[in-house]
Amino acid sequence: MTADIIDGKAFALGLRERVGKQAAAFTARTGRQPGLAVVLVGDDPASSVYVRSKGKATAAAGMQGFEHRLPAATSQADLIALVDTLNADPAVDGILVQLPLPGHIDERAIITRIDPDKDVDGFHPVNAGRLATGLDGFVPCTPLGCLMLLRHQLGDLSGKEAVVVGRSNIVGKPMAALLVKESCTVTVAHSRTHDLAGVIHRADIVVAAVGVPRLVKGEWIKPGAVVIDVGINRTEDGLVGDVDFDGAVSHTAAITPVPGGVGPMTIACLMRNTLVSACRREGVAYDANALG
Ligand SMILES: NC(=O)C1=CN([C@@H]2O[C@H](COP(=O)(O)OP(=O)(O)OC[C@H]3O[C@@H](n4cnc5c(N)ncnc54)[C@H](OP(=O)(O)O)[C@@H]3O)[C@@H](O)[C@H]2O)C=CC1
Ligand SMILES: Nc1nc(=O)c2c([nH]1)NC[C@@H]1CN(c3ccc(C(=O)N[C@@H](CCC(=O)O)C(=O)O)cc3)C=[N+]21
Repeated sequence: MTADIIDGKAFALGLRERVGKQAAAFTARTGRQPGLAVVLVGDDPASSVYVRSKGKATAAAGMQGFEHRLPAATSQADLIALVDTLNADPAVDGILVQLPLPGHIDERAIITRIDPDKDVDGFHPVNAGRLATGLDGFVPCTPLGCLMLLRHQLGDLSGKEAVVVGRSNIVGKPMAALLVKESCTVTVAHSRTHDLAGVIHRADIVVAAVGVPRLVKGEWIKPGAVVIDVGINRTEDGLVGDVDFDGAVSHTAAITPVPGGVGPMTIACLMRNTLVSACRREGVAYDANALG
């Protein structure tokens, strides 16, 4: 079997272009650009790289970026004060506080402080609740990007057996919620799962979001399955995913590479959510079909 290598980078570029067109229309209509504030506390090098690529994508899409880099020793009270300022700033449509935060800051206290209607990461419990109950809100960018790639590859997902490995609030759980919404039969596996190989072998769709390099082996995968690898692991042999790509590729119908798969989709979906936020806040219509 020769697998399709799903080109997330190309798909993401296309999405960013469509977002850019609608951002230009928004600017013509309202006299201001959609605005995204990104907050980085500390100087973790990986986080710095992401923040820089978010800044570039924001400018390229014709949106205004507000970057706030704070020292690692910033107090929780000061970070909350910044979030309050951004919540109140009419030029800011989206707020992203880069995670992880330094250990002395309670992430939940920060995430819950962000105005849910500016929470373009979709991490606020109000948005998690909206997703779980079928209301409009913001869907976390990484699972949203994974869903777009799956629909592009497979079309209708209804009735498919999907296994999500990982149950974090930012990837695994919202991914499972989205797949339930698509009428998949969904299993969520995690570190306490017995017989992960057996569980994965049932799946038509595997989404791996674990953070363990090459955990998912090729022979665990049902021939013809579609595999989405969310993992970003820095190892001695460079950036690798949570799936053993070389072992898996001959078992799958299609698979995302790392890098060049899900990562670029995360950034494109952040641009998408920021545009949608700006349109909702200004009561401007947008073409949702062009943003999926
Ligand atoms: N491409 C992108 O844009 C993004 C990539 N990532 C990457 O995705 C990966 C996951 O991220 P995130 O969800 O934040 O990670 P977390 O560490 O928050 O969650 C990892 C999940 O994997 C489970 N897990 C850990 N070890 C095993 C194991 N041996 N077998 C089965 N399940 C296991 C954990 O189980 P338990 O709950 O029991 O502890 C947990 O639910 C990371 O590599 C991260 O870098 C993350 C965000 C965006
Ligand atoms: N509030 C918040 N929101 C996030 O969305 C968020 C976060 N915090 N913290 C960290 C994770 C991780 N994340 C990635 C984004 C892009 C790539 C990406 O573009 N990756 C490239 C490779 C980049 C590289 O070489 O490192 C690729 O996979 O091709 C990866 C990972 C967003 N996250």
